[in-house]
Amino acid sequence: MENIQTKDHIKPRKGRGRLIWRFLKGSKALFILCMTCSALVSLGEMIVPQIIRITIDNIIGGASTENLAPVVQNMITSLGGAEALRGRMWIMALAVLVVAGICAVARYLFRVSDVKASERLVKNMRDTLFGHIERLPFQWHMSNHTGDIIQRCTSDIETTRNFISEQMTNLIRIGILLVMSMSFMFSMNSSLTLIAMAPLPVIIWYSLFFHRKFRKGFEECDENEGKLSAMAQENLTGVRVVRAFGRERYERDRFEKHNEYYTSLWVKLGRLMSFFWSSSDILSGIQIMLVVIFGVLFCLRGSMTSGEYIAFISYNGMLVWPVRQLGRMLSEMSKAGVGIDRIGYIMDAEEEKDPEGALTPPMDGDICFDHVTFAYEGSKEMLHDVNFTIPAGTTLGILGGTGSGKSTLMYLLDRLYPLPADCGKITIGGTDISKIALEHLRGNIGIVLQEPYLFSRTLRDNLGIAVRDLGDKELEAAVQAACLDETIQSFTKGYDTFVGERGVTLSGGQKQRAAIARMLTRPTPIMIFDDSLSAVDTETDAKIRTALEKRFGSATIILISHRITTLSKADQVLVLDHGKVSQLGTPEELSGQDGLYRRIMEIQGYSAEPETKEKESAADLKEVTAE
Ligand SMILES: Nc1ncnc2c1ncn2[C@@H]1O[C@H](COP(=O)(O)OP(=O)(O)OP(=O)(O)O)[C@@H](O)[C@H]1O
Repeated sequence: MENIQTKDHIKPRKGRGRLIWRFLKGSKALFILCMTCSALVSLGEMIVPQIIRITIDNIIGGASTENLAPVVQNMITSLGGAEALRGRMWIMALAVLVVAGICAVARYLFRVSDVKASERLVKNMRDTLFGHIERLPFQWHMSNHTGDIIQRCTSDIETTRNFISEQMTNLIRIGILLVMSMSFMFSMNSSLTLIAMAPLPVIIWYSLFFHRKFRKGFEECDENEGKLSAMAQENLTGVRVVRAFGRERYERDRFEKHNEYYTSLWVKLGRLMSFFWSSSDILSGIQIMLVVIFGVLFCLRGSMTSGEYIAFISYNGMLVWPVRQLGRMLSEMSKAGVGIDRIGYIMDAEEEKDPEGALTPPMDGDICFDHVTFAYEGSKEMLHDVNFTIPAGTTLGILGGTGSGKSTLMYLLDRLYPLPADCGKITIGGTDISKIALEHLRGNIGIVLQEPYLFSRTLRDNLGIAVRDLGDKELEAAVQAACLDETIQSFTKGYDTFVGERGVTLSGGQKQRAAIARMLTRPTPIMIFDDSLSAVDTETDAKIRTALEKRFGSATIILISHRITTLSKADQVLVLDHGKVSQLGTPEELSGQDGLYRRIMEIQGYSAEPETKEKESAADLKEVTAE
């Protein structure tokens, strides 16, 4: 399996905004309310220093109110003038309280709408991503690590949520604080404002410089977190193999090594961030020191009042805070950017689509592989000019060594892998399968894969997965045909037996028969059994085949098997050798020809005589094909 975590995949991508906009569906109004409330809080915070300044300069100090904004002058006049207010100082205290009250309500609404909006956002992200992943081609799933995809669907979504719900609203807040505090500062003392602003470009440049480093660090951390998740997931899935080969220590060491490296990446990033924070503390400390010193000088020279000085210091704090936050915001932005890109990698993958004017023809016609040539992506040619026809309603057996391309043929028939345009064609009833609607195609091809997969649910749930509201009669008929009835009866909980993750509580043969029964609950005109009788004994194998013949006689059946007994009842047998058709004919014809089929017959102690047919030995075909 190829790992998706290459640098190319996490290159900053275009259209991040569009992706976020798409995820914001259903929560935009709430986010707007949230940002409005956040803006209100910032405005309230701006007003308080002005009330204090007016109280000190104009009410207590008796300075003229002429230089105040007309709206403020009118308010003071309507309250009886500055003189009268001096005797009723509680009014100024009440003004501060009212503003604080408005801020409190706005802050409450902000928090509530933020939580609602971000929860909706995350739900939407999860739903969209899961729906999209469900529609991605099989090929995509085969080339990406499950653990890593899960990580993208969990922690990357969380990072994106944090950014949108916290940093985006912060961005609005910071914008308002910056613009308003600078305007108030300019209105009070333009020279001191210029002094206060002088170090800001340095602080901003410094933040941007570190932002790039943080981005790289987060990329590396996320990349390695994905690898670690994939490793853990693979180990949990393959726990039986790990135990069987006594590889626990090796796997633990391998995990610890990776984990240590991953931890060291975070420590390195943490060190870099700590350096950035402490050094930017010094820079902002210098800025504050300049404002304090020059502010005092301006006050002593009489070009600034005490009230203005106090308000100025408050606004300067509001100015420095966002600039200092810039670093944090940028680092969060970097992190979110990486997360969004990693989610974008999934969202960019093209979903399986039907061709324009997709057809839904009858699927009970002849199946024809017409000069099919195929190579997996990045691999050498696997199938070479494969040519054969399966007449409708007949059974084709396929025999071939390991890796000769038997399953690949079936994947192509089910369009799990698309056949490129110039690589021949596969037709069903004369219709090219690339023109058939996918749902129609797959709905009419029942396939039991080589490695049966059962979900960690009850047997009943597993067997009924293909058909909604499956009736008991149909279920039992399928179970009987798959020779699973006795097994189910032997379970104390019968159909309600829980099969554990991937069906671990069942034996290999039981799992195979459960997978066959699951397929038979929805009889289809084409049925494929990809080596799916390998784990059942020859007697059960024969019983299942007889049941298939009886119940589904009109279906076209493809049986991939290494067993001559299984293949001997087929109408024709195709022998595949290193991706090429080496023999094709009835079992009788092939038994009379020199070739792989006869050699396997001999190895398995199988003679053409009916009475000796069941003398099959357990010899493996692999021995022959290894020759
Ligand atoms: N997704 C894939 N990407 C690249 N190569 C693949 C992929 N799947 C299978 N192959 C390769 O294609 C070849 C044919 O595989 P296939 O599964 O069709 O063989 P098979 O005849 O069914 O073998 P077996 O009897 O062991 O199941 C093998 O060499 C295999 O390594």
